[in-house]
Amino acid sequence: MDIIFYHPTFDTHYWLKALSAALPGARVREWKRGDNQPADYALVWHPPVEMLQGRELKAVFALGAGVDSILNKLKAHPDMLADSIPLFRLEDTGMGEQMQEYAVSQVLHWFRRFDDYQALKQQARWEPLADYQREDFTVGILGAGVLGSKVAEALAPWGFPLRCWSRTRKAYPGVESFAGTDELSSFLQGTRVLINLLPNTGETVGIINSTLLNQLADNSYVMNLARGVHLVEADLLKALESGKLKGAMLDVYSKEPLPAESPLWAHPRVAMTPHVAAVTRPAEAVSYIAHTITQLEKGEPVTGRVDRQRGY
Ligand SMILES: NC(=O)C1=CN([C@@H]2O[C@H](COP(=O)(O)OP(=O)(O)OC[C@H]3O[C@@H](n4cnc5c(N)ncnc54)[C@H](O)[C@@H]3O)[C@@H](O)[C@H]2O)C=CC1
Ligand SMILES: O=C(O)C(=O)CO
Repeated sequence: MDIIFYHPTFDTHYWLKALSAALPGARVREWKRGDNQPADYALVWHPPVEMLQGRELKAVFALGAGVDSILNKLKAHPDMLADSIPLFRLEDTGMGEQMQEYAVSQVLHWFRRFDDYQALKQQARWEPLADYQREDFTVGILGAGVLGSKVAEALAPWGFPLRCWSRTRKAYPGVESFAGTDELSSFLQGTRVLINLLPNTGETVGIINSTLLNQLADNSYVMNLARGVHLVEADLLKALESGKLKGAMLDVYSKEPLPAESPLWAHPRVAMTPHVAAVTRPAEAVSYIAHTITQLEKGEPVTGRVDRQRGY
């Protein structure tokens, strides 16, 4: 079996060695321009079109959870990957735990009013504030898939009212489930902390806009952990100015790296990280991909296949 690998920033040497160890007998090579030799599987992130074009592969694996960049490239170059070639993505592989750490720590940060105390500290003011109550701190998760469900699971023991919104109804313990466009407004009403973990698709681009934000509880908070295109940044700034929103924690942006002139940088109530909420953990990802390839070779059922029509 031949496997080609391409990632613009990962430690390719590590991946080739780890994949070879996990799949004894497989010949794993780094794909370089001009390499037209046959391959069975391709492991990619932001692949050049020529890497995949015209190849008869058994499957392609995205080296992350989101496949928006590959699917967008496919729209521009429909012949990059034949419809018959399955595309897989990473399911969790350690990203769930990272999202849990990120979301829980930030919800607690807001709930314990550390943002307010930080602002008071800067004015050298000693001023105990009224506690927030859990019942006024409903956390709503947009997108209740692999990562959204992990975040809900980690928040559950903290006792905040929890709800999620997804395409189909979920039955997660202790989480109120809302499904489909018809139930989005009910999901938003009363939500105090909104956490976004949707995939980037034609239906979700720009979903966090003024119309959505104005339906949240007053003094609410937004955490965008999914993709920058979900959030209309100008609308977020308006909601912060109007007082509808108290704060935002952003990991992803409409343009990355975020340009120096973005007003988000200097906003006192916007906290930011540079698209690091959950990164691909190489060891977990290698073992997940090796397992999936082994199952595919045996003709056994696998998970993680992307529905190209649906867009995730
Ligand atoms: N900031 C970061 O570091 C990272 C961000 N991500 C982002 O997180 C996203 C989510 O990842 P997973 O949980 O693994 O995806 P997933 O496919 O398991 O879950 C997606 C969820 O969104 C829901 N959904 C999709 N379209 C919808 C629609 N139109 N209306 C209502 N619900 C809809 C689905 O029903 C599902 O519950 C990825 O697509 C990626 O963009 C992933 C990893 C790291
Ligand atoms: O896996 C993904 O989709 C990511 O965004 C990684 O940072």
